[in-house]
Amino acid sequence: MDSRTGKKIRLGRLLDPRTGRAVVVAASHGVMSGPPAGLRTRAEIETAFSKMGTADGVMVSPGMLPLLEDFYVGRGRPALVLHLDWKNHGRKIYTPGQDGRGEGVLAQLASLEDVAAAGVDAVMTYLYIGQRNSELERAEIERNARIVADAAKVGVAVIIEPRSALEAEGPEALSTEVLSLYCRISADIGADLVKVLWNGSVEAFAPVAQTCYAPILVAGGPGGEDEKDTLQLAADSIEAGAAGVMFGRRVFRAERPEAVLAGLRAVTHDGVSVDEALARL
Ligand SMILES: O=C(CO)COP(=O)(O)O
Repeated sequence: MDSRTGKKIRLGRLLDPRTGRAVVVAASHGVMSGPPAGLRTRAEIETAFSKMGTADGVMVSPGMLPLLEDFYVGRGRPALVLHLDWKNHGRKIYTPGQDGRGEGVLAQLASLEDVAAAGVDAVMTYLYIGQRNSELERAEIERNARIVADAAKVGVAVIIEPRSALEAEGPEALSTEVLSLYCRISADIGADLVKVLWNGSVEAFAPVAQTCYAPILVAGGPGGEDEKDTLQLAADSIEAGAAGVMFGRRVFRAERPEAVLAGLRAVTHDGVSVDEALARL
């Protein structure tokens, strides 16, 4: 027996084997930013999750898992994705001589052995790079490489989300060149999937997807009010070569989360146009 079998089975629960694509919902925002609108209370969490059953995967924090075990149980239920790390939430920009808050100081919240025992299919970890403090950058590369190695031993898939520590300094943090570099580093460290921010257009994103041999999931960002906008982002992501989306606020803050998920599935898995998907809703 081999842990590669475990990883293959778990990845197959996340990326639909028919299409190689996935619609994943992220619902773990609280661990970094406090109670998020739409998931503030236990009741809100339960209501939100009652509408997410058609996602290919749903991401939670370790503490949410005991509340939501039953959500993941049963045939055809969403894959269990665990947000593996906490990140400090402070100043966005490192100031030389200060402590680098906001620049990528992260803590791993669980061992991979415990993660596997809890039934997790994939973990998501951030990879903060681009720091002026190269020791922080080295720590992040080593941390992610260790997570990849630990996850391989227990057959759990790894999603790495590379983030620029210098995001707050300007738009170049999302340039095609920077995102291509970061996504490729993530794949080369050994990510099974790479999750990344959208950089604005199919033209700007396509080279990122082309040069990252690990499948890419595009993150959503703020939003949720405009269903068409959410479906268009998914359609553009697929057109640019992504393997799917990992949207949070755009789903759990939507007025009709189930309809939005149905639309995302149609666009992502079935290649349906945005207008057609909207008409079907
Ligand atoms: O995965 C995510 C956060 O970890 C994506 O969430 P948003 O779509 O709300 O940005």
